[in-house]
Amino acid sequence: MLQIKNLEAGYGKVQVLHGISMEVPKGKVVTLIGSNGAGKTTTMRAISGMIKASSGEITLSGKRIDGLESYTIAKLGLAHSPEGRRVFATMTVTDNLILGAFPRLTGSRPKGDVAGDLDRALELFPRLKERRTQLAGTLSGGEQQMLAMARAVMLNPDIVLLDEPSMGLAPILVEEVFRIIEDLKSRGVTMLLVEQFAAAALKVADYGYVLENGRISVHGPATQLRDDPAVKAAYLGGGH
Ligand SMILES: Nc1ncnc2c1ncn2[C@@H]1O[C@H](COP(=O)(O)OP(=O)(O)OP(=O)(O)O)[C@@H](O)[C@H]1O
Repeated sequence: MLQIKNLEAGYGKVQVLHGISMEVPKGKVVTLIGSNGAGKTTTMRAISGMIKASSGEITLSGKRIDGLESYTIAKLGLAHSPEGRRVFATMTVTDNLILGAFPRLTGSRPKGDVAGDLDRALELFPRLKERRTQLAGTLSGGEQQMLAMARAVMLNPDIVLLDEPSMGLAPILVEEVFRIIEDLKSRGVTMLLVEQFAAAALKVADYGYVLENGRISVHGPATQLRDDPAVKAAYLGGGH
């Protein structure tokens, strides 16, 4: 579904990604593992068009998307849930979710059924359903993050990029986020997941890629990476 070939990208003169290649097959969950600054977020940004690749090729369902605007890439069915909590504090949970369906109202996605999208999102995120009339700014930090994730999946995207959905969450919410990822997976949503909890990510994922200093050092089926001594030592130790 998503294919990346020899991707190079960075910021100004600083090159962060030095020719990475990876694949996210339809209906599968792929996780990208790496230490701080390895280039995981940069990879997500390049895929979603937030930054331009300086070289290489990215294709989504056979169509080349590198060089396209984020807006056009989103129209092609790719949703990006970036790092951090991006919610509208003075709007309710429901209204924040409806904003996720905005492309239907502007015509950049097929019209569809916004009420249906909302119901589905609330079913998927029971914690948000209970708080649907609450102002987003009054949610806990973790709940706000969940709301940002829920908004990203509002329009039933073909593929979702999830960048550290559990960042800064209390353990109970981390578990909830992973349950939601499992749930999305069982509904056939293709996902590329970046997570600090590499062991948990490798449990939900089908495949994994390890990124070191902007290069893929190891990749393979998630079960294989979980047993890889080097991966274990570097990323799966110490209570993760
Ligand atoms: N907007 C930016 N301008 C300049 N340099 C940046 C920018 N964003 C990130 N970088 C640099 O690019 C490198 C890779 O950053 P990136 O955020 O992709 O890493 P990461 O693997 O996601 O790390 P983390 O796990 O800490 O989030 C880092 O050295 C970072 O300082």
